[in-house]
Amino acid sequence: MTNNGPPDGRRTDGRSFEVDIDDVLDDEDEDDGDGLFDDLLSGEPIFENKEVLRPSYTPHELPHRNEQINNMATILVAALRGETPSNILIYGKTGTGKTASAKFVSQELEKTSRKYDVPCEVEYINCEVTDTQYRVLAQLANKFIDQNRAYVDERVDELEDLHTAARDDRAALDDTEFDSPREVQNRIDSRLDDKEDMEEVPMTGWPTDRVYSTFFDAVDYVERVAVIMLDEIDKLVEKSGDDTLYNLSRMNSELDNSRVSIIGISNDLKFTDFLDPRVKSSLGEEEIVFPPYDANQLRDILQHRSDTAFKEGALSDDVLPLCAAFAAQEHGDARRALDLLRTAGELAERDQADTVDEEHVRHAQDKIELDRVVEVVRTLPTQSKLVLYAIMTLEKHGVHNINTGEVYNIYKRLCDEIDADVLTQRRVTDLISELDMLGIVNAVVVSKGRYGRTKEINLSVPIEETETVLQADSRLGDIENVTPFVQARFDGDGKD
Ligand SMILES: Nc1ncnc2c1ncn2[C@@H]1O[C@H](COP(=O)(O)OP(=O)(O)OP(=O)(O)O)[C@@H](O)[C@H]1O
Repeated sequence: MTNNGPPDGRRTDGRSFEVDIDDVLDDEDEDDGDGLFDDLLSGEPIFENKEVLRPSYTPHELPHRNEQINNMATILVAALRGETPSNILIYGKTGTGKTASAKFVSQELEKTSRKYDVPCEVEYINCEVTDTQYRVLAQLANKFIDQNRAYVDERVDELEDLHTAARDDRAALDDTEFDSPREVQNRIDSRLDDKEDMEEVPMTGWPTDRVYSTFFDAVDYVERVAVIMLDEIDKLVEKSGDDTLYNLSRMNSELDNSRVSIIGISNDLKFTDFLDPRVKSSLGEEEIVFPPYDANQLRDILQHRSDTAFKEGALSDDVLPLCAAFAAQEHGDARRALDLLRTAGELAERDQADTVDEEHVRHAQDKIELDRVVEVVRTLPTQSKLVLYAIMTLEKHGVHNINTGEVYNIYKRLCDEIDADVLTQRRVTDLISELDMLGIVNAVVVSKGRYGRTKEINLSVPIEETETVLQADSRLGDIENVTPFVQARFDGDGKD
């Protein structure tokens, strides 16, 4: 249709993209094909539409989640009948499709509510980002205030039409609640006054009571069922207790026009142990569990997505089964499986290969694992970083099967170097166990016969990357050369 139009930049059609760029280069009289990007553009593209593999993409189909989706729909259909749906708690490990399924059901719910003109809205909040009572209530209040303003505008438009019609002919008011154009005008004025009073909640500064009452009034301004979806609800409880949930769950007894129902999503099965029993029973009226996917299910999910994500014939036969098998080994995480497939495709593209094959998947698995480690190490607290620095330094000097005393000695020297507090050896032992749990070191207890038992510690991640990440920390970057004191302890043992 738009042959002459500018390239839209989307990679849904690699060919037309390529042609457009060539045109541009020709126009500018460039050399034939040895610019920086020419090589990269010349290969057959692997991807048809890579966006489909990104976490932000919402799939239209969610294989192997029919049961959970139907359960949710059966509970939420009450909203379309004008009743209050039960609150729902959704549990399951990360990447099991909880958010994707809940969002899919909400979209369908809103779509149907528009079709039958039943007022029902779903508000989504990610509690990892919005993690205090103030922020949750403020965000909700402002969303409802926006909707109320739009509602007032629509009503005022309708009333103004009626007002004009009634001034020409009184009969226009026959089937309405108004007896005169004056009454219509009064109603218009009162709606506009309401709109004037709808003050948005600032992101800080108000007393919580005021935020709550503003939210309450905003929800109750029109008749509707409001479904509030709190994703990562455990983070909210962890950070700021259960007050928000307590307030939300008892609202219905006080609301006049509207009804509120809550969907909580969590990957921590135990978080309800910390809730007030009243909140716990109200929130958990219905519980839906999302089990991990097995390798076959992951393969189906990948198959669905890869059909639109990749060019035909770009995947060799063993790619999908291998991605599925790797992700199933983790804990049946679809996000991990999709990441793996996307990264494998990107690596193939970088190699300018015609197809993605097994080797790219294995490479991608290593790369993702390394990225994870780098991220975990980067976000460790300083004391853990110092302990890890000590272990890494010893390994770097050829010391393996390190014991806690050795780590502690180097750790103390490092603390001196950067003026950090020195923790007790017992605390350092705990930090080593935490590093072990994170998979960064491997610490095994070995028996030394009559000398008792000791821990043997080894680094389980590559030294070079670990060192780079640790040194990128501004405090640890100050550590000068630690070789002399390592060598003093292990004389002759640790020459590089
Ligand atoms: N059955 C499925 N079919 C297609 N894609 C899926 C399916 N299940 C999960 N996904 C995809 O996997 C990724 C992770 O899913 P989602 O965010 O829903 O997981 P989650 O259970 O909410 O995880 P978390 O607890 O970490 O938030 C998303 O990109 C989602 O689209």
